[in-house]
Amino acid sequence: MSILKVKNLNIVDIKTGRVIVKNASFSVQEHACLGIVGESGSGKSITVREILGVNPRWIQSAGEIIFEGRNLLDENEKLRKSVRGKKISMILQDAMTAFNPIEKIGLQMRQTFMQLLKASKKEAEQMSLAGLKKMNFADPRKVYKSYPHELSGGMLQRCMIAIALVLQPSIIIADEPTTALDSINQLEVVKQFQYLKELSGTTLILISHDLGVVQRLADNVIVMKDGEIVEDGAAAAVFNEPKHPYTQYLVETRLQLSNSYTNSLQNGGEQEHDYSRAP
Ligand SMILES: Nc1ncnc2c1ncn2[C@@H]1O[C@H](COP(=O)(O)OP(=O)(O)OP(=O)(O)O)[C@@H](O)[C@H]1O
Repeated sequence: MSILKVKNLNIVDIKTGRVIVKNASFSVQEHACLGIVGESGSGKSITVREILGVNPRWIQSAGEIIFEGRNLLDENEKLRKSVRGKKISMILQDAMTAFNPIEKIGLQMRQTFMQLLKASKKEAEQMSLAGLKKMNFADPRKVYKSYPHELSGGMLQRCMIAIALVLQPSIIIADEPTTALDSINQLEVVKQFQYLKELSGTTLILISHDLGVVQRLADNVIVMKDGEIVEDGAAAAVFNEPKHPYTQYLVETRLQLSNSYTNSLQNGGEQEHDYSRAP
């Protein structure tokens, strides 16, 4: 069953008149992961930002984004704000900028749960610690009491996934969640996403230039090029029998590269990962 439907979405920069996304249509299946791949600048991020309603004012769109029976594009900011975070959450590429550098992680997690879930301070603390524990931190309380700069990029990314795990939104959008990480942390974050999918049956929209990551997580895939969806289908079909020449090119060049790299890491590097690095 589809949980979100995008129909004939056109996104225009009204300052320049440029059409950035052209007639994009796709649907997101409940409890599944939709991977969005494509070259840089093809319109992946701007599309998911339009779903959340966080593009700047000069970015205008036409078409439909149907969620819970409503076309979000017709709704006012109040309604869209009530969807953001609680029903559709976004995990960003750079976890460091997502957290306030001068506040401890625990305080920021707590505030999120107090605001979005109307939890008490005590409840919010328990939720935070439970979320961190599920993200495989050796010492969740120590992470809770840390400032962002005291944690690695991978750990911060796992804190963001922990927040999503607690909020249990209907959809989590992850925009290049592994790009800023080193390879060991990338593998760890992918594993946490797998866990999130299996544990809570979350619906995931995953943007990644790393086809290996998409292959591991996605059930369905759309391929974007120059603002258009050039291919759309089950992940196995898209990766094994790519139809569009651009997808064939992506699979030939990027997937093999990504997989041989990941395999070499899994065979050699994974045991080097030391959880005692958790503060
Ligand atoms: N706020 C904005 N104002 C004007 N143009 C924008 C804005 N954000 C993105 N664009 C333009 O829209 C196009 C698509 O950008 P988008 O960020 O969606 O690409 P992408 O496919 O996510 O690429 P990447 O993999 O590099 O993140 C680009 O040409 C970009 O310059």
